[in-house]
Amino acid sequence: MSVEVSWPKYAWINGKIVEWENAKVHVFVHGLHYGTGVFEGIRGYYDSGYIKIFRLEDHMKRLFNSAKIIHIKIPYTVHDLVNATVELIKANKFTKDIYIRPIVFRGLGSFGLRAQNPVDVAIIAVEFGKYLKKTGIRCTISSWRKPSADSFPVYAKTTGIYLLYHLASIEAAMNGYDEAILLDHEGFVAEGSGENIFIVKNNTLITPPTYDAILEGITRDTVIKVAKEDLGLNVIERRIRREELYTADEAFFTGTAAEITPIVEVDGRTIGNGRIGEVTSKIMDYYNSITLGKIEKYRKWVTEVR
Ligand SMILES: CCC[C@H](NCc1c(COP(=O)(O)O)cnc(C)c1O)C(=O)O
Repeated sequence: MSVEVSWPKYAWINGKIVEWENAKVHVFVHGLHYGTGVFEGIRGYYDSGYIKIFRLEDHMKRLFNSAKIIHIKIPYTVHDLVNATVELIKANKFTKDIYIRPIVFRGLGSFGLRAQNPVDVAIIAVEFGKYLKKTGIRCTISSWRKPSADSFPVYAKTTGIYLLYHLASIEAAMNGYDEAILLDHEGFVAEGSGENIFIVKNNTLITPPTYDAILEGITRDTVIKVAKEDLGLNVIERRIRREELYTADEAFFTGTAAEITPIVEVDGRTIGNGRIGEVTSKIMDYYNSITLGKIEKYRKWVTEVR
């Protein structure tokens, strides 16, 4: 789905907060040509007069892990980037929900494929509402497959792999669907083009395991934890066959942008009764409360920017 954004006043790049229009790099940066970069997607919710960022430190830690996997050493610490994000959000004085995009990529230097050029680091935050319809979406199995974890980095959130998700997402839209679901190289369900996936069967949550070709999602982690500890739900991490999607009682995506998005149809098969299921609805409500810091035990996940 296309996403409308309005640009803010400031961005952060290589250690400085700069005017939005000055947050630029040269067209010859290595990362633009070869996908040699990593990034994160983080949400900030505008509530009670200030922004509440959800699991900021966890996202930044994943950014550093992603960078390490592709030989990039980020010239800052996790806390440098956490603090830079807070300062950037303060400077922009947001009064709506936002989406924060830290990105790290090989910059200007040699254009040789193996060149380990100096690294550029930027943090962008823009106003951002809902990503997918919360009333339930129609999905289709993509003709594109997730690469096996031994043929391409799948744990690292690299810029380069998002060409695959770009193609899968366009293909779904061209065929009249809201989102794509990708299978892995063996035909098991992997994830959406920008989300992890769960099905509900007899009040049990089932989701692909992290040792398979999926991004280890932070929203996925949140849902598994609260489902077990707070909502009294069983959670099984195992492979899901394609047909199980069709016969699931409920299904939903999880992701920073997607949050908890109900899936009501897959390849023309109605999921459950075609409406948001009871378990999905309970998880949506609870997730919303957690992100706003309203559940005491999870307030540690919320960074308030006052
Ligand atoms: C364009 C990328 C958008 C990005 N997608 C996040 C994402 C997820 C969910 O991970 P998390 O719960 O940690 O967000 C799973 N799988 C993929 C391929 C993703 O791109 C997001 O910000 O939601």
